[in-house]
Amino acid sequence: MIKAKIVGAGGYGGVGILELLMRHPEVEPAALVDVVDAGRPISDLYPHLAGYCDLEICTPDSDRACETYDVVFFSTPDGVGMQAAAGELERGAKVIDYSGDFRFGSAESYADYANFIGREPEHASPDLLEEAVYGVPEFHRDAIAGARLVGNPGCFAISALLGLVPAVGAKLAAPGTLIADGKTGVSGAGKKASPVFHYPARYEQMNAYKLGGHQHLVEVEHELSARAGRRIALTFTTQVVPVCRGIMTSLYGTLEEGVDYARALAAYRDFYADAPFVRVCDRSVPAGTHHVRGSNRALLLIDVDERTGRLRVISHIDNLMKGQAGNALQNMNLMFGLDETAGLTEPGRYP
Ligand SMILES: NC(=O)C1=CN([C@@H]2O[C@H](COP(=O)(O)OP(=O)(O)OC[C@H]3O[C@@H](n4cnc5c(N)ncnc54)[C@H](OP(=O)(O)O)[C@@H]3O)[C@@H](O)[C@H]2O)C=CC1
Ligand SMILES: CC(=O)N[C@@H](CCC(=O)OP(=O)(O)O)C(=O)O
Repeated sequence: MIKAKIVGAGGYGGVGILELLMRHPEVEPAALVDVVDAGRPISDLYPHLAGYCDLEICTPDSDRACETYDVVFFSTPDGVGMQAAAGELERGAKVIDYSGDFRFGSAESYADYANFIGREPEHASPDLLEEAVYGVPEFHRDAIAGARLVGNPGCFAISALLGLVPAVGAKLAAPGTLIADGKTGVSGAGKKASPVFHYPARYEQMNAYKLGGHQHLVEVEHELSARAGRRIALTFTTQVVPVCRGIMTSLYGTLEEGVDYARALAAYRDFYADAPFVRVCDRSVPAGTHHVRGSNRALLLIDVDERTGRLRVISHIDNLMKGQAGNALQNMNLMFGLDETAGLTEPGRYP
């Protein structure tokens, strides 16, 4: 059995990967690490786990946390994984970090990201940046399979990239015209309440935020530019809406000469022919975020607005699954040579 440690186990991404690993045929969730809730069974925090998993949470420096594990998930804020990943790798573990710490493959591009979001531009483990692989399996499957260290993507970022990369790669839309309009559920902010993320503030409220620059914009532009071999910039609007789980990102770009609906749809189907978690739908499918809730699937609705000559792609994911823990497990499966879909085959819950 693969022994797994989850750091940040008491948060949404931590409990998300725990729920998935409990159903995984080849993995044992062996250590749960967190700060404030150390000493309590995980089922105290999340009573739906009582009787299924009552493991006690331990502190990061406890004996249990310092044992050797085969895989370590860092479901922690920026800055935690970059301090601790080297030690885990030295002990022989493979590491998957959910934060922005390892999404950029060089000290220079990390510094661009850090400057953009107002963080210290120096990375705590710059030597690891070159070997870290950006964890979008649909684009980097082989590199992930050979990696010791993966930077799991941001939730908005993966939802936008799954829709935009084929548009640019197959020359469907002009790169200088791209727009991403993303709406997220409230769980995207994690478990901590704050004045703008408690019930009265969120009830029947929709608002745009971080218009000055969302952290995932850097990630999206970085990946698109690397693939195109030239700088690609886009307009990116992030909004939060009163649902719990889900991201819906509407993507637009001006059609390249000669591209019509049939060609666009065929190009997406072709691009994702071997991607088990991306479902390409024609524009008549009545898709929404309910159809991906609790599943690792991304559902892409492909459309062309013939009147204005624009490509329109609507990307739906569950922010806590394909946007976070589900995608992390997909990466883990690849890193250990397992079936990419192991532990991820459930269709989710409807409605
Ligand atoms: N929520 C989402 O939709 C997505 C989140 N992410 C990223 O995933 C990561 C986790 O997010 P999320 O689950 O939402 O956040 P949460 O706030 O729900 O959970 C984060 C957890 O990390 C713990 N933690 C903080 N610092 C440390 C530390 N030094 N050592 C051990 N544990 C620590 C916190 O513990 P304590 O309570 O004790 O402080 C908390 O339990 C973040 O990097 C986030 O940006 C990525 C994609 C989507
Ligand atoms: C609703 C909400 O606040 N969502 C978060 C989700 C992004 C996230 O978790 O980002 P990193 O993984 O890059 O830290 C946000 O927009 O910042």
